[in-house]
Order: sequence, then structure tokens, then C-alpha cells
Amino acid sequence: DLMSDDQSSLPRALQDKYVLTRRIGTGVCGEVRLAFERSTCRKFAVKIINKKNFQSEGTATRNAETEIEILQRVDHPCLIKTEDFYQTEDSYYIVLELMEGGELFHRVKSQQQLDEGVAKLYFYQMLCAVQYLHRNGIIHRDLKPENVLLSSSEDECLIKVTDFNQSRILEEAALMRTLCGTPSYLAPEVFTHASSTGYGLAVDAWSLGVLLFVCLSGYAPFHESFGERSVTEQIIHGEFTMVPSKWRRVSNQAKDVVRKLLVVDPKLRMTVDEALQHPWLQDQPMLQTAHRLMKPAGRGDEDDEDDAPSAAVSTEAEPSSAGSLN
Ligand SMILES: Cc1n[nH]c(N)c1-c1cccs1
Repeated sequence: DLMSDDQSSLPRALQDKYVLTRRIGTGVCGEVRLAFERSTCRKFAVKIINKKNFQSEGTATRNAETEIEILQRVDHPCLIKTEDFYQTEDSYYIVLELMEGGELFHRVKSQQQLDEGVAKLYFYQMLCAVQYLHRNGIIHRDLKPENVLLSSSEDECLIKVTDFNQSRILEEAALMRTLCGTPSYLAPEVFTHASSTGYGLAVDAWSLGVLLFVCLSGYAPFHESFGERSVTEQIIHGEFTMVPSKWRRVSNQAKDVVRKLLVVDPKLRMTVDEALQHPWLQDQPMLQTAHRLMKPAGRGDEDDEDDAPSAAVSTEAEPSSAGSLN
């Protein structure tokens, strides 16, 4: 574990500023560890991306640097914030906000399925986060319950979207430069590509549909255990089943949102903006709660900052008042 010699493999600058402790998550690209900032004892999550985990050096560098470049650019209450970034020859170390509630994936799994009101509160925040990305020309491309983190163990909590390593910044600038020049030599697809870029955003709307389906029902809409068709076949044909026992208590409006997002043709699929206008989300009490959670934390908790954290700071990810985020 990192408390022994492993710490020596960390960048010196990272070690000087943070103490890395236990693993709180693992992903395809590496692991996530709980870290304490030495000067403040504030808790963070350090994502360690092993460059060798990517199939080819080129992809690794491009993916991870794209991710880091994007992470540092985004600023929204429902998008994970990057605190710091370090790298060694074989790894990237990204210091991220700690979300004490862990992954949405585990919350849904432990509760079988979420109460509709809770699913609506989380889904609204996801829509706001993705709308922000889309307005900034960013496609997430890998939205799934593992990439949605919860700020606490409370049902009523802030959520944050993370894991941008599949994101791609639409090269609007490059495309604009191309279109400003004389068009006579440009191939047709350069123009139609612009519209296919538009479709690119729709991939996130589809994934949000799958996310909402899972939150409301507790199971995935496209799964190898359903019928003889492969998952890919089920997806390509937009073939999903709402098992009555799981969907009985779910409102028709919630089902309508799912059905309008899980549309195969990206041109006909509901967009994130349209989803935000859907009647199911015109729910004042939910919106009030969401906006309260999404507002920057007031100074109201400064007394927590006065609590000198005990020397033996708990290594549990569960919040100790002094360790809780601002
Ligand atoms: C990033 C991050 N910030 N706070 C938590 N719990 C994470 C995790 C991501 C993946 C596993 S844990």
C-alpha cells in the first residue's frame, strides 16, 4: 500500500503537498485514492492513470491530455473539479474533488432502484452538467453510473459528472477556419461533417436515457440476458423492455422522457435542452432543492474550518465535519 515504499513512486511535488492513502475506486485507466492536503487536511481524490494501460502510446497521451485539458477548462457545480495535475514517466496524477457519496452505480445497486423523486433530482443535475458541456462544445461520450458521483450518503445530494477521458472537444475553431477560406476546393463532407458534429452531441442524450432507465428501474435497458439478440443488436434497433414489476410505480411522464431519449435516429432523439423543458422536470420543489444544492457553498459552515482536525485524521471517506468539503 502507499503508506510504505510505494509513496516513493509518486512525484515529489505531489508527495510534498498531499498524503495519499487508501484506494477508493478503480477504473479501466487506473485507480483512485483518498488523499489529504498536508497544509489544510482537506480531502481529495487522486486519480492515477497508468500510461501503459492504453493500447498505444499515442492514444494514451492524446486521451489523457485531452482529459486534463478539458478538466481544467470546465467550471460547473455538477462537473468534477480538477485541483492539481502531476505526471511521471509512466503515470498521470489528477487531484480531483472528493465526492463522499461515491459512485451513483453503487447507490442504485444498493437500493435496487431509486425513488422517482430522487432519480429526478439526480437526472436534472446530470442534464445541467451535460448542457454546460454541450454549450462549450464538449461531448462526454462515456456517461454511465460509474461516472456520476454523489456528494454524500443522503438521498438529497449534489451529483457531479466525471471521467472525461472519452470526451472530444469539437474542433469548432479548426472547422470555422476551414470554412472561412475559399470553399470551392472543399469536399462536400466538410460541410455535412458540421451537421454530423451536431449529431455527436446526441450520443450523450442517448446515454442519459440509459442512465435514467437504470436509476428508475435498477436494471439496464440493453443487456445480453434479454432475448437472443446481442446487446449491440438491441441497441441498434432501440429494443428495450420495461419489465412491469420494475416500472409499475414509475410515472408515465418519467417513462416518456426515457422513451424520447432512447430513440435510434439521432436527428429524432430528444436533445438535452428539450429534456430540460420536459413536463416531468417542471417540478418546482425538485428545482428548488437542485438549485440550493448547486449553489456555491455559503460561508455558513466556517465554524467547521475552525475545528482543528484531530492528529489521527480518519482515513474513512465518510465525512468528518472538519474534513467535509466547503
Ligand atoms: C474522482 C472521485 N472523487 N470522489 C470520488 N469518490 C471519486 C471516485 C471516482 C471513481 C471512484 S472514486
